[in-house]
Amino acid sequence: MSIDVKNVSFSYDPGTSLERLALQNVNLSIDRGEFILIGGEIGSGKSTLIRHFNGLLRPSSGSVSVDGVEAHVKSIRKKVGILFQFPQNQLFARSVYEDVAFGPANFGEKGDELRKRVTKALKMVGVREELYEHSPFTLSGGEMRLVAIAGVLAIRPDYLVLDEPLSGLDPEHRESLLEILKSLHMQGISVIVVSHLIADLLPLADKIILMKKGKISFEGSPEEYVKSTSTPLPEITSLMKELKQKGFDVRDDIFDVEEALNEIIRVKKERSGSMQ
Ligand SMILES: Nc1ncnc2c1ncn2[C@@H]1O[C@H](COP(=O)(O)OP(=O)(O)OP(=O)(O)O)[C@@H](O)[C@H]1O
Repeated sequence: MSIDVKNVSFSYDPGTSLERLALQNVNLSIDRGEFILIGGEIGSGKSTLIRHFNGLLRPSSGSVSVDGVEAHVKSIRKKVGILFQFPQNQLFARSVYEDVAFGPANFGEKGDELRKRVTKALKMVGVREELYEHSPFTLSGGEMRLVAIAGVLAIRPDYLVLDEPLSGLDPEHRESLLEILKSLHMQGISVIVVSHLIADLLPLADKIILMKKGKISFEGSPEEYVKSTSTPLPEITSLMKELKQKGFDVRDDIFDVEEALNEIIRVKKERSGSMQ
């Protein structure tokens, strides 16, 4: 079970003077259950790539399939849920509840099953019950994003794709969204996140993909990412590398703040032990 991107190229406005090649011979396989982080420069093709995962865009050449079925088949929208970059634009209904119900209702759910899906999705993202009947447009930016995520989750996708879900969130909402993504991943859902905030997401990821000018410029595990000399490093990894250069015997392949702290404490203890 996987999303398979084979030799995909894509151009916007083909055959016109505005033609722009946004993806070039991209090959990629995302297994069911993986947490994938997609990074890269502005305009490198990240959003274009993920729009191929549920057939919103069709490749100019090459193919995309989901669990063996071509991605543009309509039923794939149920398997691959996408949260776009400005999720508040995905909200439209009179109430939070109706907004979240729209997707599953559209796929034929009704009655008790529909109610169950909506309340479960809203609970998963931590939206308080008293907000269910509120207009989504009266919510804060962070709450709007959670409602939009609930709307995608209520469809019960096997693959959840989020485009820059952390940007513009305050630290508290950011932290709680990271926890939500972690728990969805633990429940077996594939989580595919496009983000420039690599450092925040690195500890959750199984695989990192970097895009550059419509091509994949790096693909590997978080460990390979921090060891590579061609990738931008999280601040905490840079700090560990600097400590190592200054002669401290610390590991410099760490990207998790807590782990780095434990490593520094370990080295500090060893040093004070050897000085006694
Ligand atoms: N609707 C569109 N029409 C024409 N060109 C587009 C369209 N959307 C994107 N492009 C162009 O395609 C290329 C890839 O854009 P894309 O949005 O996929 O990149 P991105 O890596 O997601 O960028 P960002 O970080 O800004 O979201 C860019 O050159 C962009 O200008």
